[in-house]
Amino acid sequence: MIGTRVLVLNSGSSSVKYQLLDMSDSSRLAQGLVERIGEQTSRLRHTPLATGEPRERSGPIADHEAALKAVAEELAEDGLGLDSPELAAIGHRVVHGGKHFTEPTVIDDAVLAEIERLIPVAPLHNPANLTGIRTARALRPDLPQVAVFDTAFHTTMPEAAARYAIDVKTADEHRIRRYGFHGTSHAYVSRATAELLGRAPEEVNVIVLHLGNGASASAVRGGKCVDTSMGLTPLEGLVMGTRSGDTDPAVIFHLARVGGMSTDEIDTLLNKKSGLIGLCGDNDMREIRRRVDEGDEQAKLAFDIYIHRLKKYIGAYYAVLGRVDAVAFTAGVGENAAPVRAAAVAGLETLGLAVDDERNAVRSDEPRLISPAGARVKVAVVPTDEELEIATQTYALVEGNRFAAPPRGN
Ligand SMILES: Nc1ncnc2c1ncn2[C@@H]1O[C@H](COP(=O)(O)OP(=O)(O)O)[C@@H](O)[C@H]1O
Ligand SMILES: CC(=O)OP(=O)(O)O
Ligand SMILES: [Mg+2]
Repeated sequence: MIGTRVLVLNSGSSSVKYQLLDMSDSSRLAQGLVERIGEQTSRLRHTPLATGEPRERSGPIADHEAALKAVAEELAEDGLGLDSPELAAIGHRVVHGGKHFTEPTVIDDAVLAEIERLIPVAPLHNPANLTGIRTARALRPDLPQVAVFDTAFHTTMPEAAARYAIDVKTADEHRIRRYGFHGTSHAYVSRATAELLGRAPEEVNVIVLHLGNGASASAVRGGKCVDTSMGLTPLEGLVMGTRSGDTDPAVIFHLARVGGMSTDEIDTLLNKKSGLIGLCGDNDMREIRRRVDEGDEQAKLAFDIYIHRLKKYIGAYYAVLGRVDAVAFTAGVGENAAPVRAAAVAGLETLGLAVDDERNAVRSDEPRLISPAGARVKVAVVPTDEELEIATQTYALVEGNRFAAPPRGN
């Protein structure tokens, strides 16, 4: 008998988010987060869903290996240990899969080498993803480990959307093109939006706005991505918590030539010290809204720049799709910040887009419509669930492999 449990790991540079799911009914058994790995003040917060009572550990956790061992101990305490025969696979979020990986993939040494080769185009994300995979493999070498790529959903983008208008030879030599990220979320949310509308994904055109700390928009036609706002790296597109999103690339030459900054300094500036935090000193939308409500001008300007960019992308993807059935807001900001949703579609009534204030004010974890009754284009809040999507794809792959015919020649 093979188990039905899947452990999902989302390994960041200094954190690991995890969930253990039972895929016989897609239920969650446990979830948690290890933060500030490598510091003296690391923290593990673990919640077994049977009790719903979170447990916390604090004190130094040196590296990802120690973090995963601590997670394994917490799970074991709930009778959900990683040595259990119930565990069928471990699913890993991998941010950059390049052009090569269009599907979830069972990890072997060749797959690891390819993820490693992509580090130069995902320096903030892929190294941490790799560490998570290596650690999990060492812990359970017998278990299938599956990589689910942020980029995979976007590989259907037509060349016209995926290519930059730069010299083709140079671009090809350095694999410069638009890959897009948050694909697991865009896939899940576009499907869930079709479901909310009571229609098949193949019939529906959706603009998905994934607004977390990182943020991206996508245009999804009949279930397939045709454009997305992130590019070669997760820096392009919307204004984010700490990333600038779109800028004139000449800003970089200017900072180097006139500002005397190194490329590493500029990288840090645009990825970590820009966006909302660079504009007003806060990257949490709750705090920004609180300041706006108190009349803080700097926070108001940051909010306005954020909304202006978002509105531009809604308009752009409306034009890309031609016909839009729904605009779906998701992730931390999209799911929770009613003022962001209202402001993003304000003034777009001629495009058939509007928000009903009463519906928009409702707080809920369920997918819901916030457009007025009978609206031509539906506006929706659709909570994302990247972990469930990763677990679903991971489990489908290992289940499928189990029943697949042996390779020819055997
Ligand atoms: N109630 C809320 N109101 C406004 N913004 C919120 C609320 N709750 C969370 N957020 C925003 O969501 C962000 C985190 O989103 P999330 O999708 O969890 O991001 P990530 O996965 O990138 O860490 C926070 O930085 C905060 O700005
Ligand atoms: C790709 C990306 O931006 O991911 P995150 O939002 O988790 O930083
Ligand atoms: Mg997220």
